[in-house]
Amino acid sequence: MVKDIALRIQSLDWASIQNDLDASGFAKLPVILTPQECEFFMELYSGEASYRTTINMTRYRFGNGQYKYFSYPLPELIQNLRESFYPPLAKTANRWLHYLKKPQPFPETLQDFLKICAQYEQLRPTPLLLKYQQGGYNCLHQDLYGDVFFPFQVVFVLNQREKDYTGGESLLVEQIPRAQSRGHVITLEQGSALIFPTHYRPVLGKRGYYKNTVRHGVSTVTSGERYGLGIIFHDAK
Ligand SMILES: O=C(O)CCC(=O)C(=O)O
Ligand SMILES: [Fe+2]
Repeated sequence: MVKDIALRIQSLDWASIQNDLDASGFAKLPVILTPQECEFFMELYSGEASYRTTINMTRYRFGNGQYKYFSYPLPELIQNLRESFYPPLAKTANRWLHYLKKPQPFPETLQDFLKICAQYEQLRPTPLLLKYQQGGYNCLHQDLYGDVFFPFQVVFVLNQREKDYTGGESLLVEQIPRAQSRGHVITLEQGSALIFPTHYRPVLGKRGYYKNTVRHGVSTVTSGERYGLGIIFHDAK
């Protein structure tokens, strides 16, 4: 069952995803995880999986909610998701570097990328589970944990909007240089995911590409509880 995750990721319409990423910086994906797999993760949240840190978001003024970073070894399903999403996104990442005339392409595999993270003392795993209750929200932010970062991350929503919770939309705000900021509101069904930029996205202007800084967050959960699974590719210092 877990093994076919690689196949599920490979069989996504990557041509269209690559287009979306270039055109908008983000891509909304169809349902990838089954309701059973989503249940499994939600049970893992309060169960005895091994976490390295639990963050109370209010305490750090990150918002209102809680999240937990897994320890290594990651649950097999998450390890598989992280390994399977990395190669097609490394292609996008390298294309973006090319647009911005930057050297040092990302390696083809997650394993090799994590070796680079390790050289920069970024060794702590970053995949996480998030839980927001009624009134919960996640302030606009970026997840950069050291000098090395992968330019994309993936977030799954694990339960069903309008049934299990209301509100709690995914938010992206891009800061356009010397102009006003633009917001995107994205709703995700149970088991579906969003690919979005960790730091910035390249945009083609009159004199070549420039960068829009992108921050992400979650709007207020107006009722119920919302669970998410975040796949971040770089490890943390
Ligand atoms: O709960 C969410 O959808 C936001 C998750 C998030 O901030 C992340 O995965 O980095
Ligand atoms: Fe985040």
